Amino acid sequence: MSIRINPSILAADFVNMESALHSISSADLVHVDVMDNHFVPNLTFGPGMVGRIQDVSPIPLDVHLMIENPERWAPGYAELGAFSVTFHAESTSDPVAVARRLREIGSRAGLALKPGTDVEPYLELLDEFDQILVMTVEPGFGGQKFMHETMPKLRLLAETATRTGSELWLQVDGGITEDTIAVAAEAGANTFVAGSSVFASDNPALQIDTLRQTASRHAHDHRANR
Ligand SMILES: O=C(CO)[C@@H](O)[C@H](O)COP(=O)(O)O
Repeated sequence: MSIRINPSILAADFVNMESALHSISSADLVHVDVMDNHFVPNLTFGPGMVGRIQDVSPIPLDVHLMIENPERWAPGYAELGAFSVTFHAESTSDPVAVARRLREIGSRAGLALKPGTDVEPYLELLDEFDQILVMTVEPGFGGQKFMHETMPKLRLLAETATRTGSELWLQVDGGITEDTIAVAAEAGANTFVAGSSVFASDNPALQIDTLRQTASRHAHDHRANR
């Protein structure tokens, strides 16, 4: 089974973004949090900054849109060349249309679920997405505590993906540390977003390696197709 570690640059020094990006070049993807101060009570940056990150990053971009109206804005991030663009289920009435547009442009399409959002309505639609992001904190801020109560949702997704032979990536985001990555890997996650635990470390590359090894030890072999 492939394990992916995606550091979140929300925890990086925004003024030294290029060197922060180079410090995580051994990761799989760089997780880029776009917040609009409407969908979440915090503000980061928009397409201009993400375009510059795309220009200088040694690894591809995993864009996470915590914004309203993804119909309007999400395609632009795919057009910038993002490897994956994830938008929130709670922010649109037609997630399938947004995902189809992203795939048409050439990005992987991701659907994110807040901790309180049920996954059941989306289980029939999993083929429309390349990844599902199970938020393990309330979206908006880094440095929060991992919510263990989100694990049943992840387990249900992992069981469904295994049963249907789906190649869906299952991503978790929020409070991922050496301890919680083991819990999420055991529940079926294969893609891990980590902000503070990577960027607060003196040696981000070593921390990425430690997280990867810990997740690999706890991942389930029967999910080898993902
Ligand atoms: O999307 C978000 C927060 O909304 C995350 O990507 C955080 O940036 C994760 O940070 P840590 O919890 O790992 O510090």
